[in-house]
This record gives sequence, C-alpha cells and structure tokens, in this order.
Amino acid sequence: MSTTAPQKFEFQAEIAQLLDIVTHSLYTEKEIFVRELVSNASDALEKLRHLQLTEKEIYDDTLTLEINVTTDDKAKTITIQDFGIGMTRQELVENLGTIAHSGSKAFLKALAESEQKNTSLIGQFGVGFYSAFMVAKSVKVYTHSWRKDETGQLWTSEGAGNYSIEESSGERRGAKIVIELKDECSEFSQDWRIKEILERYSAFVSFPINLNGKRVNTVQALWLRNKNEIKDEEYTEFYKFQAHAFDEPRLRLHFSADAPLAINALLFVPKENTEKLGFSRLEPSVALYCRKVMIDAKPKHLLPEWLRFLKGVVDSEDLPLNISRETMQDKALIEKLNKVITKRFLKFLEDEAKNRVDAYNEFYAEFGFFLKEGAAVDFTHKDQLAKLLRFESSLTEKGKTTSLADYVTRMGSEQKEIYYLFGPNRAAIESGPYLEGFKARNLEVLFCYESVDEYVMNSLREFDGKKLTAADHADVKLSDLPKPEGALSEDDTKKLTSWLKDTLGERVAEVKASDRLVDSPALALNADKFMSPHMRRMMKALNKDGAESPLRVNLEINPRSAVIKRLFETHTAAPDKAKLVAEQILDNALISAGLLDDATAMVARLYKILETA
Ligand SMILES: Nc1ncnc2c1ncn2[C@@H]1O[C@H](COP(=O)(O)OP(=O)(O)OP(=O)(O)O)[C@@H](O)[C@H]1O
Repeated sequence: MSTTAPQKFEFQAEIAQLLDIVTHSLYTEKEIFVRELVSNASDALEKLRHLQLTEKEIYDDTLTLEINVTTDDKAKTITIQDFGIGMTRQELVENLGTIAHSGSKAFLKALAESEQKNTSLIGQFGVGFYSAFMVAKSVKVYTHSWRKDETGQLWTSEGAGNYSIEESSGERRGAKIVIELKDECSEFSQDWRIKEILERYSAFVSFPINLNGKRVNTVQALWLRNKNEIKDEEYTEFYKFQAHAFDEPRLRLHFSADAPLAINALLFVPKENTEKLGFSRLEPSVALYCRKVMIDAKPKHLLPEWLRFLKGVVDSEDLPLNISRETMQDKALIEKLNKVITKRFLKFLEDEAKNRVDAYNEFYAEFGFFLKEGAAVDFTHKDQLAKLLRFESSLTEKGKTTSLADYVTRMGSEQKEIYYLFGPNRAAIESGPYLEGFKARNLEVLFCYESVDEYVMNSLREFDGKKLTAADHADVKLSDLPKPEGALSEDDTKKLTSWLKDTLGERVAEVKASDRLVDSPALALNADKFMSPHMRRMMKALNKDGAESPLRVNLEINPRSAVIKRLFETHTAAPDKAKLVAEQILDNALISAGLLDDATAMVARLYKILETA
C-alpha cells in the first residue's frame, strides 16, 4: 500500500538502451528470466545469511530463508518472492536504475561490437534483472531492506525509459517481483511451465524454492558438500536425477580445487557405454554451474570430445553466470577448467588402475575405446592416456590384458622395441605366420583388434622411450636362431629365392629367407612403408584411393619348412607344377597378411593343384 506519491525517475541512458533491446527482443529462450530472477533471490538470501552472523538487528528476522514463486494464469502474472536482504529506496535507484552490473555492461559492449544486431546475444550474456522485460508488460518490485529503520518501497516500470518509486507499507523483508506478462508470454503464468524451468536451471539452489506452495528443489547440490559425509546412495540418487539415468554409476570422482580456479566437480562414469551398444554418438553432458545455478547443461568445450561419456557437474564460482562463448576472456576460463578437470580425471583413472584393478579393467572393457580415441587425437594428453591403455598380448591369457608399462618390465635387456600386431581377433593373430618368430625368441607382442589401434600406435610412436613397432613391418630385425637340422642349405635357399623372384615376377618386390618363421612355410610383408595391411583394408572398406594401387610385397620363406624343401626339389624337375605351388604359397601368405584382394584366381589354381595330387 502506497503512503507517498510515486516519484518518477529516468533510467540511466545505457539502461534505457538495454531495456529497449530487451523489451523488443525476439530472443526465443525467454525462459532464462526465471533463472536470472531466482539467482538474484538466492544471492539476496545468501547475503542475509551472512548478515545474520554479524548483525543483531534484522528486520522481520523470523522469516524462513526461502523463495516463493507463484503463478496466476487468470491475471497472467508470475511473482518471485524472497526473504533476503531487500533494498532501500537508495539501493533501488542504484541497483535497478543504473548499470552497475557487469553482465549488462558486457552485453551492451558486445552488441556495439557485434555485426549481429539481433538479440541472440541476450541468451549468451544474460542481462540479469532486466531480462524480466522480455516477457513483462510491467514489473513491480515490492521490497523492504533488512535494516529496521527503513520503510517498504515499491519500484514500478514498464521498461520504457523511466520507472517510479513510492513508499509501500506492510512489506515483508526481501523482494517480491511481480511480473505482469505480455499476452504472447502468458505461458509463464502456467504452473507446469515454470516447474519445468525451475527444475532445469535451479534444481540445486540451496534455499527452498516453492512453486505455488509446493517445494520444487529437493535434491541437494552434493558437489559442494564434504565427500566424507556423503553416502553412496546419495551419490547414486544424485546421478540418476542429474544425468536422467536409470543405471548405477560405475565410477565417480568428487573433487575440489582452489587454484588456478575454484572448482567443485562431481563426475560419473555410467555403467554402460551406449555408443558401444549402437546408440547415437554421445553429447557432452557434464553441466556447468556457477554457485549452484546452472549456466549450461551441455557445454561443448568444458571437456575434450573423448570424455563425452562423462556425466555430472562442474561448478566454479569464478565464472560469471552469463559466461559467453564469444569473449576471449570467457573462452580462456573454459579452457582452464578443461585443462584442470581433464588432468584430474586422468590422474583418478591412473589411481583406479593401480588400486582397483578389476574395476578398472571392467571400466576399460566398456569405455576403453574413448581413451584410445583420446590417445589417437589429443596430443596434450596422449602420454597420460598411454599409461591407461590395455591390450591382450602373446603372454596374456585370452581376455586378460596388460598395460604398456607392464610390458616394458617384462622386456629383456636385448629388446629395444615394443611389438604389436593387428588382427581381427586373438585366434587369427596366433594362427598367422607373424607371431611365431617372436614367440621363438620370447618376445612379447601386443594384440590389437580395433581399427582405432592403428591410429593410437601411429600417434603414440613410443612409450617410455621404447619405439612401438608393428611386428609385421618389413624393417623389423630379429636375432639369429640356431639352425635346426635338415634345413635347406644357404646355397639352395638362395637358388630357390631367386627362382621364386623370377617366377612370381611383378607380384613380389623381394624374396628372401626369413629370420622370423619357425613353422609356417612363408609370410608376406608389406613393401609399402606408409600403408600397413590394416590401413589398406580400411581404405578398401571406405573405397578410397590407395587400396587399389598395385600391391607389392616382400615374400619371406622358411628354409626349415617341409613345403619349401619339397618346392626346392621340384622346381627344377617339374617347373610347371612348382610354379603353381609357388603362386599358391604367395597367396596363402597374402591371406594371412589380410592382403589378398581377389581369391578367384586362387580357387582355379587350387583345383589344378588338386588334379595332380
Ligand atoms: N531479489 C533481490 N534482492 C535484493 N537485491 C536484488 C535483488 N535482485 C536484484 N538485486 C540487486 O540488483 C542488482 C542488479 O541485479 P542484476 O540482476 O541486474 O545484476 P546482478 O545480479 O548484480 O548480476 P548477475 O546477474 O550477473 O549476477 C544486484 O546486484 C542486487 O544488488
């Protein structure tokens, strides 16, 4: 109730300009005004809570610290009331009539600099209290300061250049903002609509928020609590609420940091990797908060792409509520957050891998793909990621894995490189000809089954100073093994390799005796240094150039093999038959290498060989 005549005031020029833009804005996400006003209310309550610690005399001190939102769809109004510190007449003029507030300033500056004269910038900057004018015909602020000797005030504006203030008796402490909605914005006088908005942006505000008498925010901002006081069930409940999830989290990391930024983060790894199950690519969904108020549910650059499977919350009070994707300063802040959180999460995984081996391995089986993606593309973190990778190897049991670090501890003093082989699965690699030479010399070979492994190995290049080398690479040199009895002599072997080179012609670049074969008669090594057999297969699957270039391989034969000895015996006696066998040996080697492009010629030849058998 007014006790004196209203006094008229002009808005400061910048505010008038701001209001003009906001009032006529076509910005579609008008709903953010709720977030802005609730966050102001929460700030005002927070300030009151602090005052209660130091001040003896506070007006209306029996009030509960809460926020009450009421909607009236007949009158088309929404009211947001808090019992916070309120404002004096003087404060109303300063706070709501002049441009004190940084978000609005930044908004106007960006607008002046920006090419886009449209108002999409509002959403990016947030214009605090003034955002109410996107939806309001008129805004009334009923308020009473926490100071006992002040009187209640009513601030009114229709957003067009001026506002008025009058005394108002009977006000409770705090601020009550009544918005009379524009006709086209009447949706904001609907209970369900506001409920949805409050749940989205203000679910974790620490003061109770009641919408039309019903409590909306029931889940606590767990990430700000001391982790020693939080039960597992509370974490799980929070995860389900925040990530809209139905499963239980597999891993969680709850941490806070003070430098270089104040961060409170609560991150979860879900139980299942839905991308692996064939669902669509995950979107980043660790939400960004500033003091419990959500800034962005799906911030793109908060974490690297390969961490897109994480859920949870990052809260930093060093961020402005209206953080923008446009300004350099804010971009730098996000980058800093990204760096700190990624490093911390990788450290966490390292500890898990050390202390909870089984849980880590289960995590890896489900989410290892993402770590490999990171190792392949993220130059900054690849070394830290390399430590987290796991592979089966020639020394592990089927289904069990080793880390690169453990591999290194098993390396003999002679061994300088870390060997790996690609193949579709363990059986294929073990039955192929490439492994046996390594096995015979007790050299461990890592098994790589996934396409991404090729990129990982190419990106890492080395681990702990040891080169990562494909075991089927033509350059690999292996130590001599003692010559077994009954092998072809060196002379005979030379005769045979030169005959093979002539006979096989263009299909081979080189033929020589192998130092890596033990049982198999022959193997093919890709003569192309730049394209591994695996890459060639992928290019072929993608129908890319390169796969079609004529294939030339180095053929290595095993002088100990019965087939080779027999070939030597027949190559002069029955050259035609020997030629067929030679070609078949090459094709068999190509099959093992995954390099045989077309099997038709081979099938016809096999029948010919069978005829003579
Ligand atoms: N509910 C309220 N109770 C008391 N004071 C308020 C309330 N709402 C706004 N104010 C005062 O008005 C000022 C301006 O509010 P506005 O929303 O424009 O900016 P801000 O809250 O300071 O900035 P930001 O929204 O970026 O945090 C606030 O700083 C505060 O002093």
